[in-house]
Amino acid sequence: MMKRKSNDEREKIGKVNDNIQLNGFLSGAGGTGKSHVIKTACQCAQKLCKALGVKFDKRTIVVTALTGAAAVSINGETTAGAFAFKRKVKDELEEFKNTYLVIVDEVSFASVEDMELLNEKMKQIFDNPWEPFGGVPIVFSGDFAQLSPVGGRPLYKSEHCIVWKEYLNAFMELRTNHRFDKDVNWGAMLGRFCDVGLSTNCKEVAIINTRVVGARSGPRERNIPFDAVYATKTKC
Ligand SMILES: Nc1ncnc2c1ncn2[C@@H]1O[C@H](COP(=O)(O)OP(=O)(O)OP(=O)(O)O)[C@@H](O)[C@H]1O
Repeated sequence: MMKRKSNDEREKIGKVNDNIQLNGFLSGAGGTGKSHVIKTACQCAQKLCKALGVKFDKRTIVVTALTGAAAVSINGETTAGAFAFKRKVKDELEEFKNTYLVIVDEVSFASVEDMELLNEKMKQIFDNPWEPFGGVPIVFSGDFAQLSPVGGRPLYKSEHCIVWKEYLNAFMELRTNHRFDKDVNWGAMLGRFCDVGLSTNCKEVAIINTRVVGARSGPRERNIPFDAVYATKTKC
């Protein structure tokens, strides 16, 4: 059986905590910097490894996301691809023997079934069926106010998903929205949607409607910056 935590490199870095395996959830509304934190944490870890003379590669911290687009934005890979969701675990033991941390971004896309499969696959890959996620620290990131899984039960709707309800032991929430640093009012307005939801007669919807490009009272397409994000009545 492969021994995972006994080599010199692991001793040098140490674990997050000697007794408790981190199973964390990093949350925050869109734009609060979840992806930024993931990328920055990986860069810091890479620098630390370099300073310690420890090898750092894409298996030292396994950076994944539930969707391909989200994975690209954090320089990672899909969770399904990294952890063999669609194939038998075979040669992965060696590949993952120096993994210290797993990151799973856009967790709102995960169904209960995805989460259970991830737990099972990680137990196989890390050769440890006794501990959650094969005994490897894991951080999920995402925002349940964003998109839900396609065709599966969202995690927050399931009372019985032990993997999600009982294994997590750390919660981190980012609260400052950086995406709208240059348009604070717009950012605050989107934040309110999250808190109170949308109704067609609320003043925020009226404000958005004044910005529909091409509508009678809205701005003309030629008058907006070429790289602006805008609402339009029809598909472009
Ligand atoms: N601490 C920070 N200081 C300055 N800018 C930041 C900070 N955190 C994030 N940003 C910037 O804010 C923008 C949004 O960040 P990011 O994409 O990481 O948010 P997110 O929470 O992952 O959003 P989403 O849920 O939509 O994926 C990016 O342009 C990022 O560079």
